[in-house]
Amino acid sequence: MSNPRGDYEIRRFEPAAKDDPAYPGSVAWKRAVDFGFHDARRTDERVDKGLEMDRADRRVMTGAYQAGPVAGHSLGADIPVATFGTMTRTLNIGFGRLLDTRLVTNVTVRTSHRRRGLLRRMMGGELALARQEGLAMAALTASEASIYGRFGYGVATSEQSVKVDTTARFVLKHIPVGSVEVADPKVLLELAPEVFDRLHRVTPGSIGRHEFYRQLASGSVGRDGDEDLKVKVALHYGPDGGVDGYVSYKFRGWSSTPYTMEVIDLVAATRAAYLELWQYLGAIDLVERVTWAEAPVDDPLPWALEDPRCVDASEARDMLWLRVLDVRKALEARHYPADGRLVLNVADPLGLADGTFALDVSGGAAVVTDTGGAGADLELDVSALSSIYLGGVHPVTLASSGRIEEQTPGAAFAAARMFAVERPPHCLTHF
Ligand SMILES: CC(=O)SCCNC(=O)CCNC(=O)[C@H](O)C(C)(C)COP(=O)(O)OP(=O)(O)OC[C@H]1O[C@@H](n2cnc3c(N)ncnc32)[C@H](O)[C@@H]1OP(=O)(O)O
Repeated sequence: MSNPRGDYEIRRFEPAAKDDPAYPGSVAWKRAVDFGFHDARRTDERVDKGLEMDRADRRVMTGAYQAGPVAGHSLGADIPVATFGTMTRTLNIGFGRLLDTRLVTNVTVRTSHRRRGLLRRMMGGELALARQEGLAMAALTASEASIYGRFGYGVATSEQSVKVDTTARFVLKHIPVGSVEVADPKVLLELAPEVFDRLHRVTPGSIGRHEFYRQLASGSVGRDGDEDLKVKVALHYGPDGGVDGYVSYKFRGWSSTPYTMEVIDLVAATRAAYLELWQYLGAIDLVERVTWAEAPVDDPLPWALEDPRCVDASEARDMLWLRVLDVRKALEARHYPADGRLVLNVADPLGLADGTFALDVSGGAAVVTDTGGAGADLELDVSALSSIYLGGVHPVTLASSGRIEEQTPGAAFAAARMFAVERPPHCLTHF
């Protein structure tokens, strides 16, 4: 085992441009991320394209480097043994409000250096820094559900995979108000960010997207990093003639049984656009099934079908994990559909957000004060608070599970009414 003393230096830097002397350091970091996720070694060209996107995203790279002796013939001290990426984007917290949020991504620790506290060290440092910078919220999407609760993250939205039977059974009751037309996939390089922005502003739980998505939706960069020539695109035009939705999809091939079309990205800024894009998908000839891996759990589609059983939903899973960094700021940022007073006693294993907070809501606006420990209606840890914050997880469910302790009878239901949002939260941005 190398570096048994666990001597590491943590460095934080921005992705360098090709002509920058720091470029090899950024390349080493990218390759370490690929190694951590068991991906194939990328060509220089693909690394360069990836770094270009990272710069567009204003991603910040953190790496842990061996400071002590490095085992002979092993990867050198210039290659990070652990990686941790961050970006800042907005999170829709309901009723059209957007909250700046620190996104955590690209977390890897080399197998030969795991379980020595590197993740804990990088996470602790980054969350403290984000709070110092004035951010009230952090977020991530997790590879495993067992890792991040200990750092104060809680599941706030879920997603599911759907297989939709698009044979003659597929009859959608909706009368179209707009139209759908096929386009050159590359138009999404320009259109996708605008259409997504419209969805983002009306969808609680939505996270602002990074550069990868317009590249993915347009087929410019496939999941394997190369251009995907199979990608096809249809646009939805609203009653005013403007594009308010799109679907990017590809055929699974003549060996798929039944013949299947796979949705790569479906972004609809209006309810009509969503149903009409499904009408389009359901009408594709020679195809009997459409699959989508990022469907909402609370999906309008089955409710709009003559036969709701056309939708076979499976694998519901956690999607967006939130982590409140500053309770007062996060709670005051929200709009509340019900007035009331709730005193929350919040525990935080990292000591960033603990305390007893009185949430007083009047006319939908909140004032949060520190009660100095007295009068809690609900006792919960910051992970449970982060889960209920968006209104997507029911506080009564968390109370039933023991994650929330109700000191005042009925307080969990009062919290459910106060934290509710105008439509079920859904996040279409993996990062
Ligand atoms: C946001 C994202 O990027 S999600 C992607 C996360 N990355 C991956 O899944 C890639 C493969 N896995 C890895 O690279 C590593 O195993 C990591 C990053 C998950 C963990 O890194 P490590 O440096 O080994 O973690 P570290 O030693 O700091 O452990 C911190 C705590 O988390 C726990 N932990 C670490 N990994 C796991 C796990 N996979 N499942 C459950 N608990 C875990 C440790 O037991 C420890 O617990 P404790 O401090 O409460 O006793």
